[in-house]
Amino acid sequence: MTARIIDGKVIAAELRARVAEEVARVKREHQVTPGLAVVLVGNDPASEVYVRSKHTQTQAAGMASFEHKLPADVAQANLLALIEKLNRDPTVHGILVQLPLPKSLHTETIINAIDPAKDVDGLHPNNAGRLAGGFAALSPCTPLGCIILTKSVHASLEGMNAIVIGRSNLVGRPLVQLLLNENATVTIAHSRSKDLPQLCARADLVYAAVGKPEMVRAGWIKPGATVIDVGINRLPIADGKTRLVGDIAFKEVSEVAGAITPVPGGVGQMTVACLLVNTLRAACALHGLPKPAV
Ligand SMILES: Nc1nc(=O)c2c([nH]1)NC[C@@H]1CN(c3ccc(C(=O)N[C@@H](CCC(=O)O)C(=O)O)cc3)C=[N+]21
Repeated sequence: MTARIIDGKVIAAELRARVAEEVARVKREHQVTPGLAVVLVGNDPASEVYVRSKHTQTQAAGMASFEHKLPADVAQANLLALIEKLNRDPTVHGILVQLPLPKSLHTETIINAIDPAKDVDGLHPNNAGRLAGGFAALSPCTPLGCIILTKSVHASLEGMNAIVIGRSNLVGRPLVQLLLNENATVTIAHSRSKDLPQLCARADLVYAAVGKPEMVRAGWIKPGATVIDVGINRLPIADGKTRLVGDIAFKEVSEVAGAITPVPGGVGQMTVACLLVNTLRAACALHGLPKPAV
């Protein structure tokens, strides 16, 4: 069998187009322009690429984009002061602080300072707790993207066996909660799990979010399963260049799986599109408008 390729580029473009329509409507009917502020500390080249693409796509959707670049040695008090300013700024509806932060900064303190109503990353404990409790919340973008990609294959996830490999705050844990909300049966696996290949073999839905290049092998996968690759690993190739690979051994797994996401062109594309969705939702909520259609 050869797996169907789940095209994140196409699905993300469709989602962005729907966001752009809703942004145009909210501007026209309510004179509100959703605005996203992205804070980048330091100059990690990979982070700069993501921030650039967030900026371009935010503007393309008709939203306001505010970029704040701070030096790697910024004092924590200054970063907190910027977040306070963005919390109070009525033109800003979403705040994203690009992670990871330099070691000199205390990530938890920084995230906790973001107004939960503007926390479009869904990382504030208020949102994480609401999601875990099954209440309405701003949810992290990458997990939201994973669910949308899965639903492009399966209309309903009810009763399906899902395995999430990885338990990070940014991806694994919130993805588990979203899958539970879809009535899937969820196994949470991680670096200390025993018999990972056997755990995977039962799964109809496999999510790999560990950051280990091509860790998940063909022999682990139930024939016909849907496989979603959240990994973004840069492997060095010739003359200082790098190649992007996921956490799934794509070539061999695509011969067993029913459907699979590529890297690049899969989950990464959805992450930025879902950030736009969250910014639109936050803007509507902050202005007391009805929930948008996306
Ligand atoms: N507070 C915070 N929130 C995040 O959501 C967040 C973050 N920090 N730090 C870094 C990670 C990573 N991330 C990606 C976004 C887009 C692509 C993406 O568009 N990837 C393209 C390819 C990009 C390339 O070629 O490098 C693709 O997969 O097709 C990937 C990864 C968001 N993250």
